[in-house]
Amino acid sequence: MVEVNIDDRRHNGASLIHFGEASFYCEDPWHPHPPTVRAYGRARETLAIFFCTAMFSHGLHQSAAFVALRGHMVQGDIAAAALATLYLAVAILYAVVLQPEWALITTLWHAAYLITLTFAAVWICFIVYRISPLHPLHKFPGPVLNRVTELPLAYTAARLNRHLYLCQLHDQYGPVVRTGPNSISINSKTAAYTIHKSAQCFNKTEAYDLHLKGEGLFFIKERDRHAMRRRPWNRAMSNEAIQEYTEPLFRTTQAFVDRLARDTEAKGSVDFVRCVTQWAFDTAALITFGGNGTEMSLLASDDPDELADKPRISLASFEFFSHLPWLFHILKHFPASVFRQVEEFSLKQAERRLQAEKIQFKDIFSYWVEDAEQPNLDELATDSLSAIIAATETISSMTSLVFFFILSNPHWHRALCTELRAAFPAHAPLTASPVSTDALDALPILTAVIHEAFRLGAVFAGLSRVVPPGGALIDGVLFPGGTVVSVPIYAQHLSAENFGAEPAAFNPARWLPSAESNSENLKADRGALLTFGAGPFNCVGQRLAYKQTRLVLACVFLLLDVELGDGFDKERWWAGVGNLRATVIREPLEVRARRRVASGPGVVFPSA
Ligand code: HEM
Repeated sequence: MVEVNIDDRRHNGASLIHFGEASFYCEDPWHPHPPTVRAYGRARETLAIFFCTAMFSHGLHQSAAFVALRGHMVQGDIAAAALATLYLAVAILYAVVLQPEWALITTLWHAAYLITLTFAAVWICFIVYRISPLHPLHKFPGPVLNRVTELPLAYTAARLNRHLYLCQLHDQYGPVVRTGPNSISINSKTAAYTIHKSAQCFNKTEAYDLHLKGEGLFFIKERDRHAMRRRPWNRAMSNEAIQEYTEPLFRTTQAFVDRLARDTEAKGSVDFVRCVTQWAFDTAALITFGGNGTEMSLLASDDPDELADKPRISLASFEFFSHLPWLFHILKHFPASVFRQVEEFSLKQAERRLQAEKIQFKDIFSYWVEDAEQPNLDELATDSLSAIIAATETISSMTSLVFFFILSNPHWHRALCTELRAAFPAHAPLTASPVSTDALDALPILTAVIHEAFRLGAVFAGLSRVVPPGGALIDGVLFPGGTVVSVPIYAQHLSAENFGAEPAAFNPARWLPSAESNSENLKADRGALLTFGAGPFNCVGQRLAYKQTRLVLACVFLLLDVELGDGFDKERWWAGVGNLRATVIREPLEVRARRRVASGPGVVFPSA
């Protein structure tokens, strides 16, 4: 073992240090201030040695982390934060507890100086490595800043326009762009197949791992474990299961139609986005927990606690912090964190539902409990959280967008109303029976407007996946293992290759099985539609989402005459639509909804 001695004698502001046989002078960086230096003599040198050793091991750790993770900073950042805290703790302990006579401020100042040096040195290494040809992703084009840091992605995510930023990057750099130190965006339909749908499709990234108490479907990253967990969910979202949800769905939809008409009568117009979010929340809570003592009606109370907006905020913060996951793990524990509030809400509801003796119908929760040998409350709470967030945020934003597109396009508005009113006249109304609701699935214009709005309204950036160890070929190019890859969904939906010469136009005709829709201008490549993701991790609630959207469109247009409010500015509204995984609609969608009196009810709701 090497013996380390510090010679206390001063040599003009420097100290003599013996490392075993070797001796050398340690220059005093604060010279010429010998009085201060003398004030805490040996303490400073000891700290200096501690820091040098720590810096060295920290440097080693960081280098190992970033070589192993190919420049991915997640674990390195956590290690750096932990070490910085440790440095400070030791400095304070030394100065305050062990040697209280030494000046705390000076010691802290020295500590801060050395920490800054450490980080500067480590970061300079990172930056040089990330832009150097040694980096495994060097050959992929992309802005220099993006090669160094995730900040441009985080910044555009915070401004809610990351989907547009990715379109811009692809226009400038081509189909493959390095968007971050370790992330690549690939704008290609065949890449979506390899990454999401093929037999060797990739796992989810670390960003999905929220370290929640219980494991839940959405947060499982590995395909095999995920497949096991998905089974009860698949059963809960089968055709037969959804038929059980039809009656509750009619009930919440009736409350929604009433609310639109009532508010229009009272105030002249109504904010569609606000009401539809409350409807989506009420429906999600009812279908998930069976309505036994757990139901609530935000539509009736107008949601004084703004509960319906919390799933959106949770999802948005989850996404923003996917660029800084370590910070998310700290912030999510704060009581004011919306994520924690939704987590607590789900836990409370899961607990109540588990204790419920009778339920009104076979809800989603029943399938989870059936599947488990011993129900685990934490896992049930996490799946409840996923169900509430997934079925509120997406349905509410997508339904708002469908209505926006229909109401802004008089031709399709008329065509849809005509189709619905012909299919469900007063003498053969829409009812909560399977035959009646299945008839909705067969209406071509209804399906076409939904597909088209889901295409244009899915302003999603991409669903990140990680290349397996050993690397993978995507579109004939080898990507190193550990690289985070994603397909930019909005760019795919606006690609002329997939959707013809006018991909940005709202034209449901492209989805109709008519001769017109076969023209090149009106192309609709179903395989390129990624609104619900794709492959084994795709949206398990897709069937329910279509059912719900068809039903709400049918009920609203059969029972109400709806139009946009006076002075509604379509361009401004559309410009206010942003995305941070959750779709954020910044402007109200003011509509006037009046009850139709002309031809009697085209819908008969179940009696209460
Ligand atoms: C229009 C409405 C909807 C859209 C656009 C949508 C979209 C998506 C997308 C893109 C994913 C994949 C996310 C990822 O890989 O990171 C997903 C997953 C999921 N969605 Fe939906 N969703 C909708 C409605 C619903 C509904 C009604 C439910 C019902 C509970 C639901 C439950 C889920 C769940 C549990 C997952 C995770 C699936 C898994 O990991 O296996 N979604 N959704």
